[in-house]
Amino acid sequence: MNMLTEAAVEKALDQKMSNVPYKMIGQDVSVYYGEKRALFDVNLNIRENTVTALIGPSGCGKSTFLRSLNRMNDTIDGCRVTGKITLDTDDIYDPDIDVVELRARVGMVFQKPNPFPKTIYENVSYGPRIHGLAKSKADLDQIVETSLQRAGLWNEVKDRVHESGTGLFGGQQQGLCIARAVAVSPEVILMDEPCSALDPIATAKVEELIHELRENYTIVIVTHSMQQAARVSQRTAMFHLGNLVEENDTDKMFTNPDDPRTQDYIMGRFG
Ligand SMILES: Nc1ncnc2c1ncn2[C@@H]1O[C@H](COP(=O)(O)OP(=O)(O)OP(=O)(O)O)[C@@H](O)[C@H]1O
Repeated sequence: MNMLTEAAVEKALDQKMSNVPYKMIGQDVSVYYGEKRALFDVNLNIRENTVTALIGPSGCGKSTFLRSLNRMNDTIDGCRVTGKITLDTDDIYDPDIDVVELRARVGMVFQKPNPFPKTIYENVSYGPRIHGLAKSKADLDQIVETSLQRAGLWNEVKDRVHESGTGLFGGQQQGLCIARAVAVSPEVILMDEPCSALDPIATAKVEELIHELRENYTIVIVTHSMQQAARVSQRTAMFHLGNLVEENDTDKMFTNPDDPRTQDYIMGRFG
């Protein structure tokens, strides 16, 4: 009998990466902060139900690219984006796009856990309420429970959902922020160094969660840690000085990259 081990199945899935459809397409994306140009004609596509890691030395434009995927750069004075980014078939910079709705479809989890100073329940239910996703209190309760389950937090907090979200530990607070992002049924979740404020145990938990979330969501994560990129992602994109250097299967990126700058960065020669 031909028994495939879990590792072999993962490998086979990875080898099929090139067949995975694109959820988002970034074409000639450039970003300027006033006179300063932070990204140079980046062509990077994001594959569906895949974790894509953005790596590269400090200031290379990882967060800038991430923020351009749900127009968070719009909130920065003097910031300008050129090029084209699509989500499925929608041009997200089309003036007719509803940005609030876009940010529900493309949610975001930040570096520092930032729960509202409200209860756990209110943190998770706020988004579904303003987006009209629940018809009744029972619906809302269900969304809160499912979101906390998906964020791996339900068992820990089910008896205290009406207590303050800011009273949770750091790792649990980040779990709450992930539950909050999940609650509005996003298609894509952007994570900007989601573990940098967490201890190693909480980091391991969030990484495990990212692995599970991939089943239902497309994930893009900025990370300073190459080990983390290697652990959680199937695709990796390497930036340097505002340019996309290389995008590849994570396995290949960390063993046999195409660009010498990727090799140098991975070997710790700069950054
Ligand atoms: N709000 C801003 N105003 C002006 N310049 C900015 C702003 N945000 C970023 N930049 C500049 O744009 C460039 C890219 O920054 P960005 O934060 O995207 O890089 P990064 O790779 O995410 O860096 P890090 O790993 O340090 O977070 C840098 O030169 C940075 O100084």
